[in-house]
Amino acid sequence: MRRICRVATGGSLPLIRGALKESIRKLQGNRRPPPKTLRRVVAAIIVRGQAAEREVFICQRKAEQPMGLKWEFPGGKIEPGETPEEALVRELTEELGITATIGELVTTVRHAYRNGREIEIQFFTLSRWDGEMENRIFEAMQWTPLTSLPGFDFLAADLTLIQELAEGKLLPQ
Ligand SMILES: Nc1nc2c([nH]c(=O)n2[C@H]2C[C@H](O)[C@@H](COP(=O)(O)OP(=O)(O)OP(=O)(O)O)O2)c(=O)[nH]1
Repeated sequence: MRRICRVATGGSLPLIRGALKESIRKLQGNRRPPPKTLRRVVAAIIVRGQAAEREVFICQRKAEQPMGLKWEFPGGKIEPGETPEEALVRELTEELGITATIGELVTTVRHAYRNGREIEIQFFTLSRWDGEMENRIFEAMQWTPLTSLPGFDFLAADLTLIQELAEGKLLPQ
């Protein structure tokens, strides 16, 4: 009896404790989703025309992209060290070949996609832009009346926004 105790305390107990801790760590790791950082995104609501004639510029993602063929507003992720405005100017040059002057912040939207990714999107108007819009990365792009926005299959994070825009909210008249 004495011998068994000595073996258990002196030799195998620390080993057993270590194995137990490792198993618990693994179990906890399986239960908790890995932490994902918030993605910060900027996008442009580019409008032209007045009142009932007013149109907005929208873009369709390529089929092979994540969330392919969904419609969105041009823009993208903010890179480290960039202000939102700087990021939007860069994205609009990369995507459309224009040089934009950023206007007002229209709204900020937070959304958790089903893959666990959470994004925060800041939507800005443009006060002007130089250059002709040129399709550099999209499946399609077009001007559409604000009232027609709900007829397009938009990214889930944009759905409240497009409803409000279609109802004539958010943008100054
Ligand atoms: N540009 C833009 N992105 C949007 C909108 N709504 C929305 O949920 N997003 C999401 C889609 C993307 O996950 C992210 C934009 O980043 P991105 O344009 O660099 O995305 P991406 O598909 O190239 O992503 P990745 O391959 O770099 O991971 O924000 C929107 O209206 N415009």
